[in-house]
Amino acid sequence: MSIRMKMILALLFSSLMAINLVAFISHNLVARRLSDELASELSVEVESILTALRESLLLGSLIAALLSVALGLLLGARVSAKLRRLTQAIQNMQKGDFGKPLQLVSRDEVGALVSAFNEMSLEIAQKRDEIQRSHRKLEELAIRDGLTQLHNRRHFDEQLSALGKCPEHAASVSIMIGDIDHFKQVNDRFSHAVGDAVLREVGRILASNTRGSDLVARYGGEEFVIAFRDTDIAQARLICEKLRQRIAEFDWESIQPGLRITMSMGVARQLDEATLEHVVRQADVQLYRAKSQGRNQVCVALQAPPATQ
Ligand SMILES: Nc1nc2c(ncn2[C@@H]2O[C@H](COP(=O)(O)OP(=O)(O)OP(=O)(O)O)[C@@H](O)[C@H]2O)c(=O)[nH]1
Repeated sequence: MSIRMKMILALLFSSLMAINLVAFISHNLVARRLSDELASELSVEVESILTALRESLLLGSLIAALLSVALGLLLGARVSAKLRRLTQAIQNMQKGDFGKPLQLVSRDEVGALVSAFNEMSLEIAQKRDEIQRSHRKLEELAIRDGLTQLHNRRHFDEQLSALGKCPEHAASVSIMIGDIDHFKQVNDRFSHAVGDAVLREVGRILASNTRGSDLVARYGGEEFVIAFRDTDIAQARLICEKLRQRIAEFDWESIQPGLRITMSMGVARQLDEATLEHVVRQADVQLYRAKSQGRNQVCVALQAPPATQ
């Protein structure tokens, strides 16, 4: 039943009570006047009928009053209980608790309000999920290099500075910077598209031959960088030798007949109180040493045992 119908019902009872009350008062006045003026002529029988009429009107008024109050209280309590639950659900939604339908069956306007609220809450939850998904996607795009899908330099630098804030972790990090040899010639001799395919493949080789805990990133054009966690310089040299070989031995002809790719690498690790940014610069110095010594080789900044091949 709609709230309007319930209100009409309550008003009907109230009017019934009012009519009864008016009838009771009128009857009382008339009866008093009659008994005053015709006291001697009124028979006992008529007087008792008048008294019974007066009592029944009084009783009717009382019953109608009680019913009106009871009905008003009942309807009010039921509607306000439903509205309280709806208000609570709206407050929960304000705190971010979306998408949970309010289980409240009501055939009146409150029911219509609840189903509109449930639809709205579900829609907001879906929109929020969509926004969160695109937000995550944007965050991922912001830290990735579009060509190789490796992390980009900005993300690498941020991660490195975070690592540097924890001295015992920073002390066990080794860093490698690698640069593809004569890459300009690849672009010039074959095409930019072949150059891009080479960059993608080199990125894949580096990522698939390192641990998930290592930070692998494209540092610039044809430059790549890796921060090896929990790795001393000797281990880093061994890993880089393996990476260098994997690149040199890859079947580049499958990309372009006549294509050959090698990479020079410089490796360094933290010494004394040096920052990790300083270690990157040290690795870069070693990279240029590798280039100047003939390319396709790994040079390290510290005395370290030669790689066993
Ligand atoms: N295809 C392609 N080429 C790029 C990209 N970024 C940088 N390059 C090219 O990489 C080349 C780098 O050339 P150089 O810095 O001269 O180095 P190099 O030819 O590799 O010579 P060395 O490092 O001395 O062995 C330039 O020709 C850049 O245009 C890229 O995203 N795609």
